[in-house]
Amino acid sequence: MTAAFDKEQQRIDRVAATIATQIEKLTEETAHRKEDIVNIRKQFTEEISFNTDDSFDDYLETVLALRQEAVELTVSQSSHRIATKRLEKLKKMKSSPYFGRIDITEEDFPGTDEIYVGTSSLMDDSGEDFLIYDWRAPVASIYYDFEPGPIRYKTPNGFITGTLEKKYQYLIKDGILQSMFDTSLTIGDEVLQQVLGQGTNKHMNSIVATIQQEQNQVIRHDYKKLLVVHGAAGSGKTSAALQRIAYLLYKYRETLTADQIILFSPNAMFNSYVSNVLPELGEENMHQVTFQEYLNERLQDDFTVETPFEQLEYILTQEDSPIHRTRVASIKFKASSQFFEAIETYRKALEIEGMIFKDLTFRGQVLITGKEIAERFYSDTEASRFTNRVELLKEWLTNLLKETLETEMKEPWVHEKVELLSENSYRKAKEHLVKKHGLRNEEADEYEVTTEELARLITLQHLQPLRTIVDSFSFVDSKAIYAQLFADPQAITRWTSGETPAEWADICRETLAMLTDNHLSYEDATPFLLMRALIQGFSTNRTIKQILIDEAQDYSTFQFEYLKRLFPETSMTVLGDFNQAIFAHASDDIDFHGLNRLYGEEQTAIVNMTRSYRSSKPIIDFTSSLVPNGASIIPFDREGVLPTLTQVATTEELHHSIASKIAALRDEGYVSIAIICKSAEESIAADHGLASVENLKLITKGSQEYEEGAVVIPSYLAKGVEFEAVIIYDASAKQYGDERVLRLFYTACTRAMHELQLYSLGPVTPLISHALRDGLIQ
Ligand SMILES: Nc1ncnc2c1ncn2[C@@H]1O[C@H](COP(=O)(O)OP(=O)(O)OP(=O)(O)O)[C@@H](O)[C@H]1O
Repeated sequence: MTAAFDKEQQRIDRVAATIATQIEKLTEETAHRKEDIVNIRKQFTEEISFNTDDSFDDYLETVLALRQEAVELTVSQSSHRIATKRLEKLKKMKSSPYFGRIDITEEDFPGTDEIYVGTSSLMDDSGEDFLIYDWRAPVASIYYDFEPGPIRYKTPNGFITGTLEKKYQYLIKDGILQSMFDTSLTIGDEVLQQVLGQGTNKHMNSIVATIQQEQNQVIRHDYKKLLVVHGAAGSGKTSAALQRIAYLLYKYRETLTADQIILFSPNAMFNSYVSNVLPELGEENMHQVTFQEYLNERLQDDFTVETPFEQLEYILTQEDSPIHRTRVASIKFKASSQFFEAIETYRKALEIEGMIFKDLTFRGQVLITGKEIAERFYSDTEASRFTNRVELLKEWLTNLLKETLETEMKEPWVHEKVELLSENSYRKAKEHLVKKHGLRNEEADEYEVTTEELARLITLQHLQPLRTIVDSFSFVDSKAIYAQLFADPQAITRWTSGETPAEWADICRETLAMLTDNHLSYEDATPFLLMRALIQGFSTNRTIKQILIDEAQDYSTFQFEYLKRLFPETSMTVLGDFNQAIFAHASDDIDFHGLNRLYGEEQTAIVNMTRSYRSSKPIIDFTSSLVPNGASIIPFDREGVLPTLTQVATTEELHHSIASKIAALRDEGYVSIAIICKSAEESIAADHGLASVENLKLITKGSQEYEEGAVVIPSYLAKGVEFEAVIIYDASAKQYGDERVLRLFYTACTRAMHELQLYSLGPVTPLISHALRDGLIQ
């Protein structure tokens, strides 16, 4: 062992001792805090029950004391929370307190500072010096951004310049220094090699010790409304997104909390896959939702909404036919900016004519017809802006309901109900009125409910459903207004000058049929919502401050536009890879430049991540050969075996070969193995055929947990996740016949970390012909 190594171990021991002391102190402190909280709570309940019958002065005293205690309780609870959080962080740091060190000299300051970088800061016992700097501290950015030489970094007080003299990486386990590298060139390829060469466990890990420069740009970016990250498969987009959340939570710790951040993710299983990263970094998890969940929340009362996976499954499994082609054309057109503009123009046209309203009926009688509402709406088109007019209409209808209340409550049906009122209902009505009038004690006891009051209450109760309809704008017949877009195939020319698909008439017919059955295809869901919001106004969410959209290539223009309007105060981070755009609405674009329009170029930053880390070099060489722009993907130089191709003649042979392969991979020590199929339909067949394989799990669109071990999974559900070994169940020309499924095939192959095995039942897909020619697969 060298002297330097020894010295470092001694420092680790000293740091470990400091951590141990602080843990001891905090454990005591949290126990006291907890005791305080229990005591205050106890006192609270005792005082409430003890003093309420006393004199007014006593009463006032009690109220003041309670208020004081409530404040104390909040303070104690918050200190307890902070102390507990810090304690958890310290416990995590114990085994591996830091991972890096930079020796820097600052301009105009003598001497060199040794800055140790870890997942969280640590002060020495005097509380004056940092033993460890949090990786998110401004000075720690040097560790990720610079090689030895001149440096410049940003602090809240401006830029600091100086020199990075040395940079070290440490691998510390259970308080023992395993290895130490002087990384004068790039950030520790050695450490990264080790990390990437390992297996994967049930969850994604944080990459804090080995963040790469281009990833650091994404993590610390902080000045535009929209950050767009286009990165190759395995370039660390999801990892960077999660580290970014941790960074923002640190930088804005006074004003930003985890529940003000939403991560839009591709599916429920992915949520479970990434759920450990932030807690591992000592932060709470943000909200995680899929776009589908968002749609459902808003549409499920009116429609059954198709999921994106049902849409994809249909596209992937149906034979080529005119209906199939119409559907594809419909999906593409309804996701286009042309259709978006058509809807905006259509909404404008509704200012003059075309609004459809529902009849409002009360007790089987039409109170006002939709036609009459429309007449009212169009009676004064000059009055104000469109959404204000809808708002005014709502007020007008609310007044109409008030008038109805006054007349209806005098009707015989109401009086009949008053007379037949049960004792229980009378008691409830009285309780309600007593509360409403603010009566207490004797006054409350003596209160006599009048017949008129009862009649009013009963009528109000019957009018409640109508009031809900008016309050929620449900008197606007959004479904009929949306259907009107498709009622006459010729009409579209009024709203768009661009060309419509050749299949437009068929698209109109199919859409109307779906709407009549109260079904909403996935491609119609966001256009419908956007149209409805353009009419009724957006119910915006102002509490969310950051949204991050992973797998963003799968979102349409509509969806981005909709999210932007839904979260007007929010900054957006969008991460994606066009080579993995698997949905039928995906455009042929290969970058996100179209997104510049969302907030304007001024407010948009675009970062490209071209280095790929997930797979070994031979796998990346193979997968990059599949896509047109693959040459720009730079593999991390990690050795591995060539992908293999096995061609078989029968299904039995296919299952037999795959079963033996799984056994061999398990023998080699691989735990996470995926048999990736093109569709859910194919996955079911594969699962059936591989029934002899022990502990093989089938993943379906409902799967919530990222499963450990061997799984059979449809390609589109494998999005965003990774496996030590991947078996492509059937890479035949029959399944992956042409370019239309190239992105799906690419997504499936790029899930592999160490081994990629392709099987083909019959002739092999033409998509790998270049790779075969160039010897990138054997
Ligand atoms: N700097 C890094 N240090 C260590 N591991 C890294 C680093 N960057 C990426 N990785 C690893 O590479 C793998 C791929 O990362 P991630 O899933 O974030 O990539 P991605 O760009 O979101 O991939 P995809 O688009 O293919 O789903 C993960 O195992 C991640 O831990």
